[in-house]
Amino acid sequence: MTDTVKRAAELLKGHRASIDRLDAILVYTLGERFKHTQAVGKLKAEHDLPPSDPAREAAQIARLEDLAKEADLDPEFAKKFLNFIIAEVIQHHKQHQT
Ligand SMILES: C=C(O[C@@H]1C=C(C(=O)O)C=C[C@H]1O)C(=O)O
Repeated sequence: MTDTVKRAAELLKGHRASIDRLDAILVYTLGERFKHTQAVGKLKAEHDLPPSDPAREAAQIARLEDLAKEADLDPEFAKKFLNFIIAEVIQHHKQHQT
């Protein structure tokens, strides 16, 4: 193995270690988010509120797009990602209501 290849292998290992730590943060963050959304789902079911709140979602999407731009993240990707999570949350909320 040449020095250049060894150096590249070291850099790759370092990046992958960071990626693994960041993936753990994402999983724990999502776990915490779903705990709160489950509590919201129970509250909504108890008080006959609809599972989805389009006005709240629109405000969250607008905020996330601004945050994504600040963070050098593709705002379209951020929007798709949040919509994906919200769709799952709404399914959970519907289950609370049945
Ligand atoms: C969690 C809520 O319920 C739904 C899910 C949302 C979310 O996951 O952020 C946002 C709005 C609602 O459509 C809420 O109303 O706050």
